[in-house]
Amino acid sequence: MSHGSHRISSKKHIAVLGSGGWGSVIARIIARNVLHLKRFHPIVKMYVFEEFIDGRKLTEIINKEHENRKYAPGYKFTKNLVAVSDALDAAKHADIIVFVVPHQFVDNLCKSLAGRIRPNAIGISLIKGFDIKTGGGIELISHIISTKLLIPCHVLMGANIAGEVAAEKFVCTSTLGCKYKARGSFLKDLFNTPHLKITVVADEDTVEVCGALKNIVATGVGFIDGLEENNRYKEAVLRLGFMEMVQFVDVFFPGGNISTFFESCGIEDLIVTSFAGRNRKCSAAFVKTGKTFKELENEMLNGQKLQGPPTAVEVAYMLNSKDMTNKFPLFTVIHQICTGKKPAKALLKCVDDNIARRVYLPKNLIP
Ligand SMILES: NC(=O)C1=CN([C@@H]2O[C@H](COP(=O)(O)OP(=O)(O)OC[C@H]3O[C@@H](n4cnc5c(N)ncnc54)[C@H](O)[C@@H]3O)[C@@H](O)[C@H]2O)C=CC1
Ligand SMILES: O=C(CO)COP(=O)(O)O
Repeated sequence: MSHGSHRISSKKHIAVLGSGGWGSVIARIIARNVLHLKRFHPIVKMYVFEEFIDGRKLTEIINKEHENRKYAPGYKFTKNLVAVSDALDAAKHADIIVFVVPHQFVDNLCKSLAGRIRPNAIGISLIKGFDIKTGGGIELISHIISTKLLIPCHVLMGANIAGEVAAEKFVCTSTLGCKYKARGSFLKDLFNTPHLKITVVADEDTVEVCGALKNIVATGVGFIDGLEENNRYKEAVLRLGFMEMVQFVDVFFPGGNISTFFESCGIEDLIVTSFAGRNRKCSAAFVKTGKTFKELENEMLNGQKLQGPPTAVEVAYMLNSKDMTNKFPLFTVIHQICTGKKPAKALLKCVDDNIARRVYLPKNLIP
């Protein structure tokens, strides 16, 4: 099998940009799938942010031992997965580019690719978070990718904890947001396995916004855990948080479907992240130890990155600039706690003040 850049007929070349916990697990799935899907090229290139592990390059370890010993230990890749330390090397000949770096690195990644990838490539983003726009707004990561690289970019978000998906002890689902039906079912095959069932919806923006916002709510659930408070508070944070997610999409990303919130990317991802995610774990420790999120990320996550606290900053930036913080009290107080402006107990008061809030009825979402 050649690892070179020459093309085999019209088989689609795949690149996965990112090799953290989720990046490695999803690249492993794709590399396995393309071996039996004839329309895809059998070599999958994965961009690895280069690091040294015991004096050896991570790319070298992955290519020799077929395992990402740092971010997905114990899970072997098939030999058709090739790790490269240069994102452009991975992406320049790709027809389908899977973006799966932590959202804080998207801008730099796009800079390294702009104008140098195939003009008819298709992107698919698994990245949860937003980008801050000058002038008070926020932008979806898939839109940033689309705008900077001049390619369409669809999304895949769902209730997927990387280690659980890799272990294949039970069946998980994930939601592919793709507004083109035929393309959606084409892309679905890359990710679908007997243990990861992909459903496709056309409502791309709602899928992506759900994926980003649930990390803020999960951060709030972690604060309740850290405070060792009654489960009643946790349930209320989940309910109020879910309502703010619906309201946020209704106000800022109108035109989506209310049903999308009941897909894997919505309520299910919110629940799984709030129970089993890194955001929850680190925000509980934030309350218990008094350390900063940066310190906790370094101490607890072995190179993995938190998405909830920076997403809270991005959302607060927009709510502040639009003078709408009072309409999103939960997102607002979680941001204030993350940034040290308020103590964690302020979340309890926020819940008490809003517990009787009536159901938010969307005005701009359709069934
Ligand atoms: N881990 C999970 O269970 C899931 C994660 N996601 C999302 O996937 C995206 C990627 O997350 P993970 O794969 O979990 O990553 P991760 O948080 O496990 O790992 C961090 C990654 O960032 C890389 N990195 C560090 N500094 C960098 C830099 N300056 N430039 C580029 N890369 C750098 C590290 O080498 C590593 O590959 C995130 O948006 C996350 O929310 C989505 C679903 C599940
Ligand atoms: O996005 C995730 C689950 O779908 C992962 O959540 P954490 O980043 O909190 O681990």
